[in-house]
Amino acid sequence: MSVHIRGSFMNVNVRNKEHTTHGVLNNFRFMLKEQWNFEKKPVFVWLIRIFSELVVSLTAIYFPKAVLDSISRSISSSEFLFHIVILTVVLVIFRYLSFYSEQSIIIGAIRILNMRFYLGKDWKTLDMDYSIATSKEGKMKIEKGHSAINRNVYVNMASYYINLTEFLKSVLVLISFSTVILLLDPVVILILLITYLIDGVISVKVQKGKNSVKEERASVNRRLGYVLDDIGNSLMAKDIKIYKMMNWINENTDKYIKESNELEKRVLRKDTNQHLAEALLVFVRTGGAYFYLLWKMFHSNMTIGDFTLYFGAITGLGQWLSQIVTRIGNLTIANYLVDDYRNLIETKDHMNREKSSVNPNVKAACEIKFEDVSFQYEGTDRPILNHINLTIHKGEKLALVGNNGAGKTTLIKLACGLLPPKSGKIFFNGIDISEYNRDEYYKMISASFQNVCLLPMSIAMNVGYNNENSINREKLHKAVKLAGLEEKLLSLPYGMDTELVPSVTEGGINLSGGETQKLMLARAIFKEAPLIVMDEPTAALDPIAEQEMYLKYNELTKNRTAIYISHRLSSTKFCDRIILLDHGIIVESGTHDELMNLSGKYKELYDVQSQYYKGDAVEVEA
Ligand SMILES: Nc1ncnc2c1ncn2[C@@H]1O[C@H](COP(=O)(O)OP(=O)(O)OP(=O)(O)O)[C@@H](O)[C@H]1O
Repeated sequence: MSVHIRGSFMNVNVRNKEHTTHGVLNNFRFMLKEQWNFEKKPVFVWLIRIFSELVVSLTAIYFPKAVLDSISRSISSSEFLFHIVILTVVLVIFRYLSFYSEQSIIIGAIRILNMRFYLGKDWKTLDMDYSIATSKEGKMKIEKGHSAINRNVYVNMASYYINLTEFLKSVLVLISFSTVILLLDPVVILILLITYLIDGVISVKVQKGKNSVKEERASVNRRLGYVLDDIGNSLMAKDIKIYKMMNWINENTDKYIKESNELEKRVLRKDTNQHLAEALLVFVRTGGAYFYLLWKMFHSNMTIGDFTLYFGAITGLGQWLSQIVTRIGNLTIANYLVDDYRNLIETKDHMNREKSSVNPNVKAACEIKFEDVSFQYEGTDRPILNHINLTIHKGEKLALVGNNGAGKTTLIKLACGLLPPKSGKIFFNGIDISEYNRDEYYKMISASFQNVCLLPMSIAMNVGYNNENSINREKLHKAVKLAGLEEKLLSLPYGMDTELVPSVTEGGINLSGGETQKLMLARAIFKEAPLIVMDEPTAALDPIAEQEMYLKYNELTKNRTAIYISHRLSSTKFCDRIILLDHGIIVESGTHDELMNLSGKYKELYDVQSQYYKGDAVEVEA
């Protein structure tokens, strides 16, 4: 497996805004539907929470008034005690219900987060078109979608549910407290409402400002994450030690941490200004309301019980309004996170995902035709493939050769339907591949790429990619044997059922580089698809294993069309035709003998390689 240190981070364009807002109501509908489809019970728990908090809050401000009124009316001690007990029981029951429902909502949110949003994000990242997932826009969406769910439950996308319930609860309590105060005087309500409205506007503005920093944050986090997480993995540890890459890592870590700190400081400045404005408003608001209440007590016939009730309502109203302001702020953040998540999971694929009238033929060998195909990677200034015209006939074994970076892997990615051509068309059995349903098209492809993907399951499952019981064992043995892995399996106590990836599986084993490559080959053989594509399948094999593979090549590609990439030109002899790519152009095409007789670039490359085998290698200066 080749792992590259990506040195081009500095060029990341952070101004690339791919953010779509769905609107508050639209997101509300989305989140409600997600919750409802997943589990209905929490929605009723929200209602319990809202109602019980309303009862608790009203009882709490009514309690002192009831006590004071009872004293001033000189009621009997048994009646007094009865009132107190009733109120206390109501308080205890509803406080318990409120606490229970709050915990359920938090746990529910965590479950939703883990089981639905998290998996949804992972699934989408793997399912979306390869060309989108590897594009700049796609990577930005994935990073932001990841951040939306990957943080603490109180500040991630699932916090939407907690904040929504708390917001609705606060609004309801606020309405009842307002009614109490309205009975006293509408002026008090007006003072409180105006100041809190200003507060709310400031809070939303601050959250919007913070959200605008997110694009830059995602970009820095992606780079920082790469340095801190990806490089920290054991696969890279060997290269890092041997090539003294620590300096590069340290320098870049410092740089990204500094960038990250600058962004956090900007966010902090916005927060500080918001808190300052809030403090001033609190002073104006509470001072004004209390002054008015005192004035009223001395100039009207307000009882001490009423005074306590209004006093409690005003204090409570302030708290609930402040709760609403906080929840609006939090909901604004959560709403942006819902947008980020939806922008990811609602990404539309470019390839055909609809049911197609074109049926794949997964049995017979296929013909692939490139008609004037050009391709260029996003962000690069030169075409990687340039007006390719090529027909690979049914059952033909084609070798693709050329220098590093010539465009060989890119060409097979296009043939596999992983990348779309920039211009021109590719036909599979005479049908434009864009007309196939994408996943149906993949059924016709077997591939072994340079980067491998092993899953923590048995060798049989890794080869057969299916439920273990339904894998055809006979077919499996044949594939494993053809790939040259039989001997290794015989040496393992559990043979095919040996688990891989020991870091995750109990008693799992590691395969060597060459064995892993054989496993990938076995997987490609097992699939028996009409087109088999192999990107340097012998690069990690020892000479004997390589020789064996060449001898078996015709058998393992029997009844299929095959494309084979190799730098070892001797290996291309057994192919029907060789294509030599140079800077994205087909410069030579023919059998090994034809190309040797042509005395062109192929012969030049072949001669250079064969010198070492013949023993007349160029002399090396001492
Ligand atoms: N995702 C990408 N974005 C931008 N450029 C890319 C990307 N992938 C590959 N390239 C560039 O495209 C060119 C062709 O790459 P490709 O992998 O097709 O070459 P290759 O012929 O298979 O090379 P090799 O023999 O080294 O495997 C290279 O110059 C490479 O830098």
